[in-house]
Amino acid sequence: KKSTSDLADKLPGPKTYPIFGNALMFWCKDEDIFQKITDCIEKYASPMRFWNGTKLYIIFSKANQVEKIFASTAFSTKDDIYKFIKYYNGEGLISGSGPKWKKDRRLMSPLFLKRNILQYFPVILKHTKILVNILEEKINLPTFDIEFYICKAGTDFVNESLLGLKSNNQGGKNDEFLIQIRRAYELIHKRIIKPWLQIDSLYGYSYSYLKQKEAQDVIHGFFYKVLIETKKSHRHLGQKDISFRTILEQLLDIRDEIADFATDEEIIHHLVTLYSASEHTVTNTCSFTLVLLGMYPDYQQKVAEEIRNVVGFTDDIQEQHLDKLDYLEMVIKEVLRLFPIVPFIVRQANQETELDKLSIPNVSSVMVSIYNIHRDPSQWEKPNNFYPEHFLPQAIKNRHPYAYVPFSAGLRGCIGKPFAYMAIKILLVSVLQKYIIEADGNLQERKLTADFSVKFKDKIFPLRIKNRV
Ligand code: HEM
Repeated sequence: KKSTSDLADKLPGPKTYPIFGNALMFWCKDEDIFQKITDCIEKYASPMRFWNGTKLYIIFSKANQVEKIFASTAFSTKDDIYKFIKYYNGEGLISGSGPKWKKDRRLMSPLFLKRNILQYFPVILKHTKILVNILEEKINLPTFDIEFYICKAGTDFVNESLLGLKSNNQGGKNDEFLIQIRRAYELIHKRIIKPWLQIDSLYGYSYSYLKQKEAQDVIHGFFYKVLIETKKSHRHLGQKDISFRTILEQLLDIRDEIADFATDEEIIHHLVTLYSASEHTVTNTCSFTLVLLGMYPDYQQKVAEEIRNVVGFTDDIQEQHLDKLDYLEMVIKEVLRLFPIVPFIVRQANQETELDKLSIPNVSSVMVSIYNIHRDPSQWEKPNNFYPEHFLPQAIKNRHPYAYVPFSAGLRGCIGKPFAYMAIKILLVSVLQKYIIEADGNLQERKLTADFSVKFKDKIFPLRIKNRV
């Protein structure tokens, strides 16, 4: 399309080759791709252009340029690239767009308000306490990968809050489902970054395609079974006084009221979406936070002092403590600044639109690099350091409102933020009440990668624990 390439010609970017565009940059080990992209974005002025094969991305990495992308309906359509997520998530809230997304988002948002998700507090606490007990066997031993343990606790509390399922992954019953959901993330990521895997007619003959089918069958089969069981026991409207209602039961409640809300298949797509959006995000954030607190004991000491004052070291954390853990919240925010679980988001312009004095043609792909915005030296005092003081009230006031967007923002912003903060705080407080964390090295030594979400390059979160009290 002429207007698209005219626009590209006006923008800075790396040298372009026929057919491949700039995608030859990805001709390297998969784990190096993330670093290459983020370095490239840092090198060129924002907005820049990037041709992934014949597909053009206009990439923004400055806070003052992105407001319209978050706030305007012209950019509320997810890019085509999300179609690889749709094999699993269908038209669920993350990958869906258009009138169905709009309606579903309106109907489902109340489910994730703080007053509704507080009912899951005891469920999260229960599984976190199991985690804390299991970790006892690691006291004073060499380093181990904390993510392995947190992931099991996370999947158990997500299964119970979302589905009412008592999965007991922490008890060792690690099932095929967990393996397949991880595989699904990897397969989606591979297709997104490799243009040659995006050609359906070729992909259909590949080994990855077989693996994708297998993952799809296991994942959908898992949720289908739970849905059938829940439908049998689902108590219909008029029983709103029931004190505990899973998200799935509440989705069925919506369907009781609004018949065309979702078919069984669409409910399954919502569940896959909510499951993957909540489980690995909370697990990653908690794992990063514990490793960083292990690397930087002075900050850990401050967090521990706050926990001692607000909750104490022996009593369980309670609902009323959640809003009083100011310093812990600064630490979590700083972790999500350095390691935004979702480093890039991509939208498709659904009409020709003016953006930062550029005329963006209809159907262009516009990408926001949350990762680069979060490390912009003009906005952050110590962009590449772990420095929770970035979130002191005075520092926040001096920054652009879009300098910090780990949950995206605006129309397509995350609806799970209150659930995420609640779960992360319960887990971190419970672990830190009982254990002192130690981790080797420093932030600069640990390179990053992204496979669907940001990770340390070696994909492990090693630390040691000692008794705190
Ligand atoms: C630290 C934790 C989390 C982070 C950093 C995070 C981040 C994000 C980001 C960046 C997006 C936008 C994605 C995009 O535009 O492609 C998003 C969307 C979304 N998140 Fe989260 N999220 C977190 C936890 C959760 C949880 C716990 C839930 C559910 C309980 C959740 C549910 C969703 C949903 C449904 C959307 C799609 C919203 C829409 O487009 O209408 N997230 N999240």
